[in-house]
Amino acid sequence: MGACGSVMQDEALKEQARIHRQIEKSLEKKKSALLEQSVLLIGPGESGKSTVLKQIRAMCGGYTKHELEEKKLLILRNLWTFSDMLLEYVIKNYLDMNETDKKKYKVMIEELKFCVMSGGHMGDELAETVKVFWLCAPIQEAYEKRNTYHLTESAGYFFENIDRIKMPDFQPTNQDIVRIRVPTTGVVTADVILKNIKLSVIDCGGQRQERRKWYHYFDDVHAVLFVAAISEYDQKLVEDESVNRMDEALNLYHIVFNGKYFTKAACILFLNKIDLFREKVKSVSIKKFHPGFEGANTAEDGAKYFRRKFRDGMHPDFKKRLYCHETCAISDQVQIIINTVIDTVVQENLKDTGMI
Ligand SMILES: Nc1nc2c(ncn2[C@@H]2O[C@H](COP(=O)(O)OP(=O)(O)OP(=O)(O)O)[C@@H](O)[C@H]2O)c(=O)[nH]1
Ligand SMILES: [Mg+2]
Repeated sequence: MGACGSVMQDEALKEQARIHRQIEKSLEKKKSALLEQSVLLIGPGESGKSTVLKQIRAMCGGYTKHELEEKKLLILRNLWTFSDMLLEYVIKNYLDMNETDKKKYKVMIEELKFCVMSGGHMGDELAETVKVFWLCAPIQEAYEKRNTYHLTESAGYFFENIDRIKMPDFQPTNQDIVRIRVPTTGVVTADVILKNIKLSVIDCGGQRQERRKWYHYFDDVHAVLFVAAISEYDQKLVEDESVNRMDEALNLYHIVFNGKYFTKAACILFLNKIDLFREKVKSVSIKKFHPGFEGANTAEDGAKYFRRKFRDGMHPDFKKRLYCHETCAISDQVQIIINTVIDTVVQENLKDTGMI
């Protein structure tokens, strides 16, 4: 080939490279415009939706100083309400506590309330009383029965950490924050940047009176994450004492995934509180509360059974699109699963738009 031919080939190659760069650039542009993803968190009350959101916040750098101060107060508020619930159970059920102690602990609860109201800290004297209260036999007995009157699992964690919480310079850790219990009312939206994605997480209140607000978000989200607490198979709803929490979760799930809504969104199911489930199956029969269960009373057989129950009643279009994970939302390990979920959501949406 002569000099002229080789110059022409160089030019052609340069042009090809330029076009390639242009395509890459426009693809990148399209992709980054796409990488605004929204995830809707739904499921029954107390299943762990807000805890998942807290883990996402932790993955994005955590909290401001002001937010940490707010969390500190929420921890004190939790200690106040948990103490109140425990003492009320003791009194209502005539557990063995003398009148002097009852009076002393009523004063303690008032002092905790005052701490919350005045934004202060506990101090040594109050903290010591709370410790004695927590360790006394009738309160321990009331804690054992916690599932019967909706005392949240996290109560024990905060009482056991009083020595740290009482300090004036106490800084809540991520583990403290994920244990806080505040029922969500309405809808809380958090916009975060995670893995180069603008993620809008919509956290809905899960109790019955909150659910009508969910519907407004059904059309527009890229993914829906349904959180069900697998450990609650023996518990009753806070809103209706005649309904089993697992039955409520299954009903709700099948209403949501009936084929009408979320026709394009990625569908994810978290069978959450797997840590509590593993402990509970050692002493609480699954069959007693779910007569259809025929397996051994183990975490493995139980989880397989409930996983199938969620899948079985689902509209066929959704079955093949469902991603199911067993999770413990209070463990930082869940952040690995959240990462996988986000990758899945992005992949699904890029596939839908023909980008990959
Ligand atoms: N042990 C354990 N506790 C959990 C887990 N996930 C959440 N929790 C605790 O369960 C309680 C309820 O969690 P939330 O995240 O507030 O529940 P929610 O689904 O947002 O509840 P609503 O806002 O009422 O709908 C909190 O005290 C959490 O610390 C888990 O996997 N294991
Ligand atoms: Mg919530």
